[in-house]
Amino acid sequence: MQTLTPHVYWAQRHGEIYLRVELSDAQNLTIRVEENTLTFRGQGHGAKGENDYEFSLEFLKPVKPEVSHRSTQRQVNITLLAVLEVMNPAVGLVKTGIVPPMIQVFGRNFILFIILGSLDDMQNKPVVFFVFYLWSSIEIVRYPFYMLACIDTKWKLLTWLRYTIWIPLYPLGVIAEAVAVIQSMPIFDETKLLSIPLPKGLGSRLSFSYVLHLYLVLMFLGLFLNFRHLYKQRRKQLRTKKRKPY
Ligand SMILES: CCCCCCCCCCCCC/C=C/C(=O)SCCNC(=O)CCNC(=O)[C@H](O)C(C)(C)COP(=O)(O)OP(=O)(O)OC[C@H]1O[C@@H](n2cnc3c(N)ncnc32)[C@H](O)[C@@H]1OP(=O)(O)O
Repeated sequence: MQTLTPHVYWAQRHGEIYLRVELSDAQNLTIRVEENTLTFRGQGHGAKGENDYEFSLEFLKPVKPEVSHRSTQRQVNITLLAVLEVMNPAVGLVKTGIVPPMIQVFGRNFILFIILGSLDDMQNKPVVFFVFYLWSSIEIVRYPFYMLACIDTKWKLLTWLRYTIWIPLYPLGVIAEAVAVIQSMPIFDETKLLSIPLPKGLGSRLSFSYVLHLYLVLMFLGLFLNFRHLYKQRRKQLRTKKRKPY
């Protein structure tokens, strides 16, 4: 196994230094502090997948070598909570359809858990950055818009942005997701991960990449349905009221 450096986050209080080492399922940890140097060694899942990771840090002055460390479990991504976006219209909490949020939540979780979550080799591909960047960009506008809606307030610029920036972002998001799906196909073929057992006479297993071909078609159908929905919402929300003629 290669030895790599993990991402390390620093925080400091009057008498303590906190380091967060981004390594999940960490094992065989060795953490030493000698004079003004801290060394860390361990195995786990970091930015470059499952590997040995190590680093050393030199402090400006000697520190008291009282190390306490805590390992936390792998974080369940907050994206799962977006299921609430389907529940809200289902129980009548918000006035909108169930299908558009369902398409969005299903689409994002499919990419997150099936394509990126199950294939370590996908996680350091540049396309992952674009997928997350595009998903997050719209939410920077959407959630403040909803928060204001909860207190019956509308800011013109925010409303305009909420109902306009999806026009470039949504197709770009779906293209980025499609690239991720296409890039994952040879990996699924090679690893046979999630392959489907076939009845005797039809071969042994069907590669999951065939499911992904079908998913690509569904993605563009999903894009069309949500694009149409957002277009209608845009017309409704940005409609300028015509003045009555005298
Ligand atoms: C047959 C199809 C099979 C499909 C198979 C799956 C394939 C999947 C493919 C799809 C892949 C897409 C994956 C996603 C990609 C991306 O996200 S790319 C990045 C860019 N994305 C976007 O721009 C889209 C962002 N998302 C949305 O806009 C929504 O999620 C939406 C569901 C598409 C539309 O939202 P909706 O709620 O229906 O409309 P709004 O106009 O926003 O809201 C309506 C009213 O409801 C109020 N409201 C909604 N939510 C809340 C809330 N949480 N809190 C308070 N209020 C809320 C909102 O204020 C509106 O109220 P009114 O103003 O009174 O009308």
